[in-house]
Amino acid sequence: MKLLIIDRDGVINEDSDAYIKSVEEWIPIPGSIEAIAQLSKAGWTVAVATNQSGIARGYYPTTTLDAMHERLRALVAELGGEVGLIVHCPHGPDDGCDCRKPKPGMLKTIAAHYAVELTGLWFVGDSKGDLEAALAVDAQPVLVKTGKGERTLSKGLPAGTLVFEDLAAVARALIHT
Ligand SMILES: O=P(O)(O)OC[C@@H](O)[C@H]1O[C@@H](OP(=O)(O)O)[C@@H](O)[C@@H](O)[C@@H]1O
Ligand SMILES: [Mg+2]
Ligand SMILES: [Zn+2]
Repeated sequence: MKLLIIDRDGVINEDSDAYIKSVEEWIPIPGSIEAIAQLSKAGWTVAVATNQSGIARGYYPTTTLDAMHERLRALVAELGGEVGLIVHCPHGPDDGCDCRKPKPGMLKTIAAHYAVELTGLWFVGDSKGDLEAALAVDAQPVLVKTGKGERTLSKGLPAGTLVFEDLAAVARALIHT
């Protein structure tokens, strides 16, 4: 099975240090919706693993997060593609959960859902925690330079991390290999 797991904020949509608190603030990064649709139509399943501590912090309710993800699904469907399982961690940094990246709990949940192994599976993110979550389960860390990606890059990357300009470049690499 061709499964790609991606981070949300900074990979699919623009990120903000003030959190993405509403559907109106949820703005796709140019090319990302198209990339997901093209991957989907090429036989890839694209799943999402996203930290959403803004819920624990009381910045927005789960219903708003669900509305953002309905929007994502609708935009990809308009292009003939579909989005796979979306898993989010609603907890805060001090909640000690198993799902908040850099812990790999969400990656494990997605892998179990699709009954696939995580070894070597690409996980695309923009933050150091994304890369560390991938490494924790022997998946392939992939950094995009969108969102916080340039900031993450400037601090040095784990050995073996693949780097792409954006999700569209990741899609091109996967579809044409
Ligand atoms: O990139 P993903 O995992 O999809 O989502 C990241 C968001 O949950 C937010 O994560 C926060 O980190 P803290 O949760 O406050 O450490 C900050 O980095 C925000 O800028 C960011 O919007
Ligand atoms: Mg991110
Ligand atoms: Zn969690």
